[in-house]
Amino acid sequence: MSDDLHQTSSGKRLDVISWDEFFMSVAIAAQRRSKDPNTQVGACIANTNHRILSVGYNGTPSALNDDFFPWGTSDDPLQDKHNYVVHAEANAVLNYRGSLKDLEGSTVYVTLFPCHDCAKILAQVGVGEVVYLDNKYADTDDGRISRRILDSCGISYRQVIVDVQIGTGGQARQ
Ligand SMILES: O=c1[nH]c(=O)n([C@H]2C[C@H](O)[C@@H](COP(=O)(O)O)O2)cc1CO
Ligand SMILES: [Zn+2]
Repeated sequence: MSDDLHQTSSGKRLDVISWDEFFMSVAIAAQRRSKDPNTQVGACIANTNHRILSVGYNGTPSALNDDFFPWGTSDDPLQDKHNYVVHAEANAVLNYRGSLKDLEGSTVYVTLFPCHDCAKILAQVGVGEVVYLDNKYADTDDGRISRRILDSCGISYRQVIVDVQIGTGGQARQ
């Protein structure tokens, strides 16, 4: 290896981003597609061969016109966004077009720690690991239930810190 920390003696570049940074960058890019004004979440599912299987973000079902559904919260369930949004992790699973068996043992990179509903979905498709950025709901009942589900199902989880700059955003309308 050369003295240069950035490449080997053969000229191969060494200062590439890690797999964690790569897959989480994809999740962060997906997150930026979310129309949710309060919390945007992105998810990227990768297998043990470092192949991306699927990507998702939190949004309404495709056939549901997101211009006409509420993006705020409300005491009226009909006016509360939570009742219309599909979560990022669920979308990543649902967007996969191959056999769900392929998701067994995969790693889900997600920008927010999964809620307990997503934890159940990830457990049921056999995900092996969750890698997350933020965990702002860790101290809620939902956070505790979610950890209990993941722990009970033998799904490991770890936090990563990733510093990436992706595009400028703000132009997309659909
Ligand atoms: O695991 C998750 N995945 C996910 O996509 N979400 C989405 C659902 C909502 O659109 C948003 C949460 O909104 P809020 O933080 O305002 O309650 O994040 C939320 C969680 C965790 O709560
Ligand atoms: Zn969820």
